[in-house]
Amino acid sequence: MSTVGNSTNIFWQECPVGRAERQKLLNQKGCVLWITGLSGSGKSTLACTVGRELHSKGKLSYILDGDNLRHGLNRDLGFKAEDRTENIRRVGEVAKLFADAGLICIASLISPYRKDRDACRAMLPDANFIEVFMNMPLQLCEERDAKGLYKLARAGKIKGFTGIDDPYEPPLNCEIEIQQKDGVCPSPSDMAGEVVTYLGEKGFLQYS
Ligand SMILES: Nc1ncnc2c1ncn2[C@@H]1O[C@H](COP(=O)(O)OS(=O)(=O)O)[C@@H](OP(=O)(O)O)[C@H]1O
Ligand SMILES: Nc1ncnc2c1ncn2[C@@H]1O[C@H](COP(=O)(O)OP(=O)(O)O)[C@@H](O)[C@H]1O
Repeated sequence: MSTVGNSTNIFWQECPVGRAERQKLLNQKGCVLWITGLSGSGKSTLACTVGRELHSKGKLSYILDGDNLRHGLNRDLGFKAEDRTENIRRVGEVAKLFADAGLICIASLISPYRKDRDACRAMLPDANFIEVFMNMPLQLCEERDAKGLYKLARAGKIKGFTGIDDPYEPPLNCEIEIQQKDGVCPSPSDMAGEVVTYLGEKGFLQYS
């Protein structure tokens, strides 16, 4: 049973070095890039390509990948609705810490429910939460089936698989939408370029 919000007699401890000083040190601004989309839509590919490009520009980022976090922090959670909600809540809280540390935190999770993503957005000052929607057709994701999970889901061997027998709620107001052009998916480098350009234009890649 959840004990979230049950602590009493707790106080906020101020720390001597603040967010602004960390950001100045890093010459960047902390934020959360939240990449959402179906399994196989390219979330991890985009996260890794953006991470590499930022690194080559001397900018510090860190990837929170849903699959990876389920090996540790979220190993007690499955895929029923309340588990997914708790998964997203925890990752939102961790992402907020990374942003406060001054990093560009790249969270890559299916995060299928709009209210859960919006709850993460509400944890951060609005402009510091950048929602990136991998708007790829289910058919493409299923054709890719990099992990063979769609095949298992279609065969009824995985129950509650997003897009097959579990819902995905697309964002209504995301900052960036990646989609096919003339039926062709942009290359990883083009997708990442769009995201990094956005970060640059919004001033996240410098401090002042
Ligand atoms: N039932 C079901 N539905 C969706 N996905 C499933 C499921 N079971 C296992 N997987 C694998 O788990 C990865 C998604 O984990 P997430 O933490 O991103 O999911 S969620 O945000 O809590 O919905 C997802 O990874 P990606 O393919 O990278 O999206 C799958 O590999
Ligand atoms: N822009 C792209 N162009 C071509 N193939 C891609 C692209 N993005 C991802 N892929 C391929 O699609 C598959 C699924 O990508 P992945 O990043 O693992 O998706 P997700 O993290 O959303 O499950 C992988 O085999 C990957 O190489």
